[in-house]
Amino acid sequence: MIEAADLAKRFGEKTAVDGVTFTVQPGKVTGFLGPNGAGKSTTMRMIVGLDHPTAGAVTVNGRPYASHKAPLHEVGALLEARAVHPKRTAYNHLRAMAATHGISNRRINEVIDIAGLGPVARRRVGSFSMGMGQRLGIAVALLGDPQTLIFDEPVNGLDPEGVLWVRHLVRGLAAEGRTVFISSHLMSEMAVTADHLIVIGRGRILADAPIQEVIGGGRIRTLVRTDDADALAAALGSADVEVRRTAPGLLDVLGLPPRAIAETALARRILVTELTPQQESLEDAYMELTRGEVEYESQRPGRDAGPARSPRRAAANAPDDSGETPSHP
Ligand SMILES: Nc1ncnc2c1ncn2[C@@H]1O[C@H](COP(=O)(O)OP(=O)(O)OP(=O)(O)O)[C@@H](O)[C@H]1O
Repeated sequence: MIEAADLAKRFGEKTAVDGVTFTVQPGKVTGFLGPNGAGKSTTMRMIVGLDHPTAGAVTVNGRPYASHKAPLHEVGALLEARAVHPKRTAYNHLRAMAATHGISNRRINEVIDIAGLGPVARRRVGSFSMGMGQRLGIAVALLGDPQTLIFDEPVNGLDPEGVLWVRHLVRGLAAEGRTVFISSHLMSEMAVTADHLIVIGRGRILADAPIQEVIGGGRIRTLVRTDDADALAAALGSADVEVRRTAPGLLDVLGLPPRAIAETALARRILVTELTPQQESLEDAYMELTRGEVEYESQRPGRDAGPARSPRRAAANAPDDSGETPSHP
């Protein structure tokens, strides 16, 4: 289990992580999402003691990383910047890591097999492709058979077979009761890998919820095409129902099933020409959650520019970014 309490990190003027509190539970894959520069890597680095918090604290399996006597047996981490001697072979790199914890050659060979590194284990790491480097990083993380695993962008550079392998691997580790904390920018992959999501923007938590809650917000969504959008929007809108005008004659209704919308329209003799239940994707939900939280923003085609506040946003943690201008270091 990973527990962060008011965890913060500043680099000079820059606040990378702004007092986050969260728990990563065992037996689940917890996805860690957020735009570039949101603070994911810094948070993960603090968990394994590579960065020191400016304030707050974080523990792994009940203790700060540094106070574990045999950290490789407690937490395995794949982080973006790996220090691997390029002239070492993959096998020797693993052996050097294993030696610090008295880990057997048998275990080294096991993780080489798990990571699919058999054919290249005697090659120098300097000649590795990015994907092979990722596989080696994952092998290192698994070496001590730890209870907690942290993977920062593990599918970066992996081919489709490798992406699938990571998916099955992390699902398997969680099924064994381990704590798995994994960051990725690949929403489609996260959607099929994670059970729970923590979304971070500008160093603050935007959502911390089961993935189905983040995607669906527990609310049904229906697309409605009608000849009288104004009248229907007025009739449908309430405290529990959100109605958005997405285009002329088109309504996006959150919180009502198609039948209830049809009944309301019928009662008011409003012609409805289309009623389509919508399946929101993780990408849609993520874009909505992080709108306004993106530090390095490109134009988003087909999306209206107005500020949005998602009902799923973790209200207590939601930043008040009004008047805040994006900073570019
Ligand atoms: N060593 C450092 N010195 C100064 N600023 C830093 C340092 N490390 C990170 N930052 C800044 O802190 C912020 C958070 O960075 P971090 O790498 O944690 O984000 P991230 O969510 O992992 O981003 P990405 O998705 O691009 O990897 C960024 O603005 C980054 O420029």
